[in-house]
Amino acid sequence: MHAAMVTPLLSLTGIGKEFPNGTVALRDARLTVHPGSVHGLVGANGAGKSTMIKVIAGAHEPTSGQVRWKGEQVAWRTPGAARKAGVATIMQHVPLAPTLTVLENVFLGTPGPWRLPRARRAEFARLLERVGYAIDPDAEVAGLAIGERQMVAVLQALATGAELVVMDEPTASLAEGERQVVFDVVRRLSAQGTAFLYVSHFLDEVLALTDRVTVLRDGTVVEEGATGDYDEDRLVQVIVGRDLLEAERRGAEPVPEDAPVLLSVRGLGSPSGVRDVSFEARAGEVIGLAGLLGSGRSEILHAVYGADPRATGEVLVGGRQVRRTPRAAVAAGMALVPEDRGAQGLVGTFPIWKNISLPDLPSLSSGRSLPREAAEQERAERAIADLGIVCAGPGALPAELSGGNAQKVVFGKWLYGGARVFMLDEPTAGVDVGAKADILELVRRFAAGGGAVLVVSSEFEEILAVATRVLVVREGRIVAERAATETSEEELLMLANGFGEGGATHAA
Ligand SMILES: Nc1ncnc2c1ncn2[C@@H]1O[C@H](COP(=O)(O)OP(=O)(O)OP(=O)(O)O)[C@@H](O)[C@H]1O
Repeated sequence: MHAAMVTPLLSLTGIGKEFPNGTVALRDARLTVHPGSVHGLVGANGAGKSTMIKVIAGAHEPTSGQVRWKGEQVAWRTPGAARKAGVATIMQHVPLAPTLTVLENVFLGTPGPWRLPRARRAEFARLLERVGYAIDPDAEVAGLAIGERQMVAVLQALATGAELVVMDEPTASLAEGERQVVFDVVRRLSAQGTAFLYVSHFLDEVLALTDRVTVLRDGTVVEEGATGDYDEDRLVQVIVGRDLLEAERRGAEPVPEDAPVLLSVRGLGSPSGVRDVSFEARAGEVIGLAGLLGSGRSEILHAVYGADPRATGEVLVGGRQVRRTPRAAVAAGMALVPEDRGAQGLVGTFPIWKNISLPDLPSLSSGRSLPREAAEQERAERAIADLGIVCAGPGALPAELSGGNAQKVVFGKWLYGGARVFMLDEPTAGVDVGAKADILELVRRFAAGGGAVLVVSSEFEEILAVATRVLVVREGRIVAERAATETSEEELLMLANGFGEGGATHAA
């Protein structure tokens, strides 16, 4: 298709967006999406991706610039207006009605003949055929896996007649198999003429899936081009504005045998799916827990931390037994950064500096007096610099931060406390490539300073880049152990899938 000769489906020109607090999130930004194309939108945390999506979806009114839909200038003031025109936006946390069935959700808010049960079912079957996916129309949405919810959202978008589907990090919480489903559906529907705007920090996905890509940096488009002209290194460089150092990717050597044991876990078990887990972590070690989604990785962290009241077994820090409550764990020097940082993360009414010092007020206070604000401010400034948090300053509120930057604040909350054993669940989910390198470097520094770290990550590449030792988790058990320098992504994937060493040569 000669893109230049076809009227774009959507075009944004000269778009500016200034928030009431003075933050300029977009300046002179542009975007052109053609019918049936898959367009990637990438950029570092805080670059303006969500803001651009919200302008397209009618949720934010731009301060300047023009939005054209099929060549006509439009000014969507509400998400409803954008939806009616043919734009469906699928956000990370899919807002479906949990107590309704799949079928009811798909036709929620779609006027037309689908009110009649038979017509509805026929239309549903037709939609399933279009996407090439099977799901029970009568299943209650509350019981669905995240990947299935995504599919319901896609079906919903199609039912409303969407011509452009905007997907914000659709694969962020998905297992590998579910990711493939998303890819297949995007490919299939784009071949049928539906256009996609695909926002993701997973650059391999963007490279594999999109036809064109737009790179935002600091609110402006720094590049736009055919995806085929990019490889991962070049894309990283354009996004971050620098080359990532080779050192940011290397694996770490094992720690000496005689390094002191900081954490001992003995016979840990739980009805949540942890089965007879025992291991030790020495000072300086970064232990990666590699496993597929649902393998029990996060459950192990929670049980170690005392957050799982049903867990049995022993946990010792520095040779002393720790009572099985989070409070005792924190007092013993453990910190857990959970995966679900959105929910457990930040106090909305507190500025960044207050949020960061929250878990650690005792050490920042002199005796029992009030927290020393100067020390807290200083710590926040250090966190902002170390983690590259894009914000107006330590006084900014969580709501004024982009998603990835809010995550970095949560990370900073725990990092600057007095913890010796640091447990991280998916520490770089949702953060951009540059920040990812920064976070991994902080993990290494923490270990080099004599701490021990447990890291859960779905990205085995990331585990290999940061860990000294890898424990492979499957069905709640540790099924294999490897020095990080002596294994590979392929081997870990095989082990995690239940193929023993030297066993089958094909992965499931
Ligand atoms: N409601 C708001 N008020 C003030 N500033 C905001 C608001 N929403 C976003 N911002 C700021 O606008 C800028 C762009 O944020 P945006 O959420 O668009 O980034 P993003 O590229 O989506 O980042 P991420 O990858 O972290 O989700 C950031 O500096 C952010 O702090």
